[in-house]
Amino acid sequence: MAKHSLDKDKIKILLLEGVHQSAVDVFERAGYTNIEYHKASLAEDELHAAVKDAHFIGIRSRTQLTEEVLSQADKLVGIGCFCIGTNQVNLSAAEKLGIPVFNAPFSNTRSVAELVLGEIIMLLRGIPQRNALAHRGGWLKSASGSYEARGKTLGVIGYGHIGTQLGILAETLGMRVIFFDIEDKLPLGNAQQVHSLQQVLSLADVVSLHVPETPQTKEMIGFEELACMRKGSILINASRGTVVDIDALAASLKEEHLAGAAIDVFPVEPKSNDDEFLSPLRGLDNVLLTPHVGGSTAEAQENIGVEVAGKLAKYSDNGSTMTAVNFPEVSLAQHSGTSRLLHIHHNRPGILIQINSAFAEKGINIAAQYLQTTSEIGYVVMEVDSDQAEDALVELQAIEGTIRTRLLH
Ligand SMILES: NC(=O)C1=CN([C@@H]2O[C@H](COP(=O)(O)OP(=O)(O)OC[C@H]3O[C@@H](n4cnc5c(N)ncnc54)[C@H](O)[C@@H]3O)[C@@H](O)[C@H]2O)C=CC1
Ligand SMILES: O=C(O)C(=O)COP(=O)(O)O
Repeated sequence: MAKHSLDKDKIKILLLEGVHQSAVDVFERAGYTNIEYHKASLAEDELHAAVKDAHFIGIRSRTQLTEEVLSQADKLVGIGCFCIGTNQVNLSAAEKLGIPVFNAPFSNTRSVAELVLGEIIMLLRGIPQRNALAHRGGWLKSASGSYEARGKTLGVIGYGHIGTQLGILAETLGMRVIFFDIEDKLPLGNAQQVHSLQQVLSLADVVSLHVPETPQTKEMIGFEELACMRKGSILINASRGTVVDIDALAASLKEEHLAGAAIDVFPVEPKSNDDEFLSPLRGLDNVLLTPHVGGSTAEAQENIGVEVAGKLAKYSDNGSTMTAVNFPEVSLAQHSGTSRLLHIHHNRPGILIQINSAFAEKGINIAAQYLQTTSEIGYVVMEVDSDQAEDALVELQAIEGTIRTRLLH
């Protein structure tokens, strides 16, 4: 009978955007050697071609895995976002295709918090404009517009993994921390939750954004919100470029309502380091412009590589989907002495009964069975005797509502 489970060297892993070597090491240690590695993102047509025969794909924030791209990836089994944000992937399209998406929710958070802390100090001192002027031969030795961070108010919008760490670091400088979040959050240190965005904006000397990209956060800082901010205050955005109306920000800076800004993420970012960066903020000396490097440190990238590659290898070896962002989560130990079957199906009543009756009719003994569902899909993992595994797979493939099946020996 045909063997349905793929040998590891046939499993193609496509890694884009220069994910850290640590990811390659993890895959190789787990026995996966068919790795296609790209230092940068791929152009759209190259991406379409490369995903066609990939079983796993690893990306960072730049590569857009749209429904169209995913629909061409016939063999795709799992996606790894080697970063925090997963907004670049059409998560529900991936879910409906039975493809779990994994990310690294913590590994680069400290790096972002540290960068923002440095920017707060630089901007409060008016350093960006003094630095720019000095490069042009100017000399702006003056205390005017220069402040200590001590005693100033930091307003954090989005008090999650990054926002909380930033709050703690800022308190060590003597800043007062207030935050706005749609959820009730445990305030760390002496931070205080404020239940209105406008109130945070009107109270803070520095506002820093740490929300994910969602329909609700799209341009959550526009003309009106900027007008609410205190004259002479500072805006920092290292979250997503869609969160700030960039033209409104440019206007507010030019009118000298805001004293400065630090922006790491943009509504449109260059596709590669060779493309020109276009922005209405270019040329404004009091704005720190960084090329989406909030999480780009050696430490963060190495840890992310280990974390996400580990999750993908575990899913490939064991079927474990713990911490997947779009998929039923099943935690599974390594199996031995049996074969494991994975069955992903549309979440309809009666699928498990159909599977169990089909197996009973064929005399296939189920040694273990796990089921988890989301509103869209169900994920069943079964263990059967290895000599019955191929027959069991054929039975599973015939179940109505099946999205995909896999057999792990
Ligand atoms: N610049 C860079 O290189 C990096 C950027 N990021 C971005 O930072 C974002 C935040 O990261 P984490 O803190 O780890 O995420 P997180 O998920 O731990 O925290 C996000 C917080 O925002 C809150 N939130 C969601 N919608 C909101 C809304 N409409 N208004 C107010 N609060 C809202 C959530 O309740 C949560 O507390 C990521 O989603 C990612 O887009 C993350 C890492 C690196
Ligand atoms: O972790 C995130 O969400 C980031 O924005 C970092 O993205 P990057 O991996 O640097 O392209």
